[in-house]
Amino acid sequence: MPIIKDHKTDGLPFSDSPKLKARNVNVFYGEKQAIYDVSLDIGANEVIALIGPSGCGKSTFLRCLNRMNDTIEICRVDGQILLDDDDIYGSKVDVVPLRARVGMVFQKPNPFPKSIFDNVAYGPRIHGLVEHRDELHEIVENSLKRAGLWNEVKDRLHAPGTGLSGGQQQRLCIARTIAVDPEVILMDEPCSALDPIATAKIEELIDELRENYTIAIVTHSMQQAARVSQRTAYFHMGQLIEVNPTDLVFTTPQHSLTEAYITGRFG
Ligand SMILES: Nc1ncnc2c1ncn2[C@@H]1O[C@H](COP(=O)(O)OP(=O)(O)OP(=O)(O)O)[C@@H](O)[C@H]1O
Repeated sequence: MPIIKDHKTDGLPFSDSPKLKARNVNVFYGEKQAIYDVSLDIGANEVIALIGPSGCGKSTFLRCLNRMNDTIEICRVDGQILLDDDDIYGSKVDVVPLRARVGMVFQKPNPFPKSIFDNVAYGPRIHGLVEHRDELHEIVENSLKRAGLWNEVKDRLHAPGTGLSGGQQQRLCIARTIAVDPEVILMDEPCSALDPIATAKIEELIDELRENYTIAIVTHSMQQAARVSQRTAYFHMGQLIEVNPTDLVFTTPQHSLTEAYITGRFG
C-alpha cells in the first residue's frame, strides 16, 4: 500500500487544554505498520471524532490511548502518550487503574451476565472504591442517572443486564464505565449496532457527558461526527491527515483527501 510521503497533519491537532497528548505514535502489527507518526491532543472536556475509511487505523489509534492494544500480542506501539503529562506507557504504569481513568465503550454492547446493579457495581468493587453498601448504591444510582438509564431500570435493578434492549445495554455499558470515575471515555463506534432512536439517545448523552469527561469517538457516520464532536480528526492509511473544528471539516476541509472522503468519493 503506498503511503503519503512527507506528510504533515493539516489544521489544529493540538489543544490549549490537553487531557491526552499523543506524540509521534507509530503502531505495528508484526511487520505491518498500521499508524504512522501521529501526534494529536485530546482536549479536556471536548468530544473529538476520529473518522476515515475502513482500515485507516482509527480503532488502532483509539486503543493506544488506554493501552488496549497491549492485549494483542503482535501489536507494538512506539512514540509517547501522556495523560495529564504522565506517560501511560511508562514502565511503572499499571494498566488496570489506567483503564479505569481512560474507560472504553465498544461497538457491540457487552454487559456482563449479571444483574443491572452488579454490572455497574462490578468496577467500584474490584477497584476497591467503596467501603459501605450504601456508597455502592449511591454510585450505581448516580452512574445510571448520568448514563440516562435510571428511570428505565430503577424498578428492576436485579434483573439481568442482558435482558435490556440494545440501546439500554449500551447505556448500561456507559454507566459501568462511569462508575469507576474515569477522566476520559473512548468510544469505538458505540452506535453501530443500534437503531436510530437508541442512537439519538446515546448522542444526546455524549453531549451531556462532555461536561464531566473528555471523549474520543470513532465513528463511520459523518452525520454523527457532525452532531456530537467539537473537533474531527481525519485518518487515511494510518496517517492523521487533518484535524479541525468539526464544522470546518465538513464545510471547508483543508486537505484534498478529507474533501474526497466527506464528499463520498471514497471510503
Ligand atoms: N489484531 C490485528 N492484527 C493484525 N492487523 C490488524 C489488527 N487489527 C487491525 N489490524 C490492521 O490494522 C489496520 C488498521 O485497522 P483498524 O481496525 O485500526 O482500522 P479502522 O479504521 O478502525 O477500520 P474499521 O473502520 O474497518 O473498523 C488495518 O490494516 C487492519 O487490518
